[in-house]
This record gives sequence, structure tokens and C-alpha cells, in this order.
Amino acid sequence: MVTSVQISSRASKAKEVIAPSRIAVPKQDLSDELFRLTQRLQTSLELEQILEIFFQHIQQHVSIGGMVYTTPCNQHIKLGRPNIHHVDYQLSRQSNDGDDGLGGIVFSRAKRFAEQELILIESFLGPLIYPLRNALMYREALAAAMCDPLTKTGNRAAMSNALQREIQLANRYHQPLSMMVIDIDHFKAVNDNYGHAAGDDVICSVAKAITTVCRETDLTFRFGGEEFVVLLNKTDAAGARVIAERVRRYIAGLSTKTEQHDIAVTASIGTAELNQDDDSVSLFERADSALYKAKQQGRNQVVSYDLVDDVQRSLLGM
Ligand SMILES: Nc1nc2c(ncn2[C@@H]2O[C@H](COP(=O)(O)OP(=O)(O)OP(=O)(O)O)[C@@H](O)[C@H]2O)c(=O)[nH]1
Repeated sequence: MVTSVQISSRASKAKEVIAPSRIAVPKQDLSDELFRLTQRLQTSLELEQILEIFFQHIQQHVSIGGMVYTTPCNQHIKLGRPNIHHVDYQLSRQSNDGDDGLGGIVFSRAKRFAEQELILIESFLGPLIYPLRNALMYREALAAAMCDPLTKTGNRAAMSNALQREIQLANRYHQPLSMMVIDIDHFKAVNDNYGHAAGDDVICSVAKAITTVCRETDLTFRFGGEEFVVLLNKTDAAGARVIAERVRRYIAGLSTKTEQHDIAVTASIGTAELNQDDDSVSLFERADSALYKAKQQGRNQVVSYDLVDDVQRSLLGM
């Protein structure tokens, strides 16, 4: 198996040799340094940590202002301070199975890099390849464990994590937080009439509808079979009701095309706003009880727990 570090471009080629302060590393010392770096990189599987170790290590030998790593999914991780002179590397691992893209790294600083410095940087990139690949794989595995495979929204485990975090943030910054619980109406009939595969398609369309209507910062999870939970940060009860109504209408106007049929469904939605005494369980219970009410009252509607007064709640058994 061959590993390679490919250099895509050097945006800052040194035409003159700048006297670099810390690049005179004798051959034996360099191999010791590479060995030390390899050992340090092996201490973590966390991408951010690995990059931090790498950045700290390389700075001991080459003066670098900033480093930006871009993952193969185009996510940027920035360390230090970016500056005008930069050198870009595309990283990949060549194996018998083909080329494994590992993203790109940009190093930058205020003055040009000297050729010798670039050679040194390239030497240090070698030991980064395998730890980087392992960290990316670890990241992918973690993401897959939190993802619903059918709809690609978060799963229940992800919801539980996110809910704790969002409640903490809302309390710390005194910001409202609301929850929507969305359930497709009479979904059993969809499966019975059109088959389970068509039912799956409908679930995917509804998931897509929810993420289309909601903001990017809203967090959507598939809570169960045909039930979704959306966390609406910085959104109070009135705002949640508006969004829920928009989602309900959008779903009611949808038509899921399968090979033989166009399937239309509706959904019922319950919403609740976080209050001072709430924890994740009580918030969910209130949104879920509002959903239950929406089902009871005829489906294809939104019930907001907070916008129903106490008298109505007790009359409705909420
Ligand atoms: N196709 C498909 N069906 C699922 C999945 N998960 C759960 N279901 C089905 O979803 C249906 C849920 O039905 P019920 O909970 O009785 O509710 P409903 O028919 O939607 O009726 P209401 O919620 O009362 O409006 C059941 O038939 C489950 O088998 C899934 O991943 N794919």
C-alpha cells in the first residue's frame, strides 16, 4: 500500500531565499522529530485534537501564522491566524483500491515561505496522513451512529444529546426554545394501501419538507417510525406556532410520487415552549400532549400547548 501527500499548488512560492529562523534541522534530528510527531498524533482520534497537535509541532520548526484544514466534505477547521502568503496542499492516500481524498491544508503567514521551509512542511505532512484518515473515519462512524439511515435526519440518540445542549444554551443566554412534535396522520393506511416501500418514501418526503420549511439552525430528528421532533432555538411559543402551521400546510400540499401512485398525506403537530422548570422530558411531554390533542381534534392541525389556556387544557385533558 502506498501513501502519498499530493501538493496541488503553492500559492506562495519563494523567489528569493528568506532567512528562515528555525529550519536548520539535521537529517537525524528530522527523523527523530518525525517519529515524535507520529507518536503524538497517535494519541487521539479526534480530528480537532490531531490538527492542534500537528499545528503545534510544525510551529516549533517553521514559523506559521495560520492553518486551515478543509475536510473532504468541505468543512473548515481553522487554527492560528490566516495571513496573506499561503501554501496549499491536497492530501490523499493512494492505495490499491484507489485514491482516498483526505482534504486540504493551507498554511499561511505574513512573509513568503522559503523553499527549504516548504520541504520541511512536506516532511511533516507525511506522518499526518494515517492519523488524519483514522480521525475522519472515526468522525464518520460517530455521525452515522447519530443519523437515521432512512431520512438522514438525526436519530433519537442525537435528539437526546441536542436537546440537553439546547436547553442549557437557552437557559444560559435567556433565549426561548421551542419544540415541535410532528406525526404523519393515518400512516398505517399508507403502508396498508401502498406497501412499506412507498411508506418509506412518504416518510422521506415529510422529512425533506420539514427541513425545507424550517431554518438551517433548527434541528430535525426522526423520533420514531413516522414521528419527527424539531428543536426551534431562539423561538417562542408564538413563533413555533407560525412555523408549525407552515410545516403542516407544506406537508398537506405534498405529493409523494412512487412508481404507481402519487401519495398525499397530512400531519398533526404539537408544539411547546421551554419554561423555567422544564427538563428535556417535561418539554417533550408537553409538546407530545399537544400533538395528542391535535390528533384527537381531527388531525391535520397544530396545537400549541402554551397557547391553550389552563381552563381549556383541563377541559381537553392536557
Ligand atoms: N413504511 C414504514 N412504516 C413505518 C415505519 N415505522 C413505523 N411504521 C408504521 O407506521 C404506522 C404507525 O401507525 P399508528 O401509530 O397506528 O398511527 P397512524 O396510522 O399514523 O395513525 P395516527 O397517528 O393516529 O394518525 C405503523 O403501521 C408502523 O408499522 C417505517 O420506517 N417505514
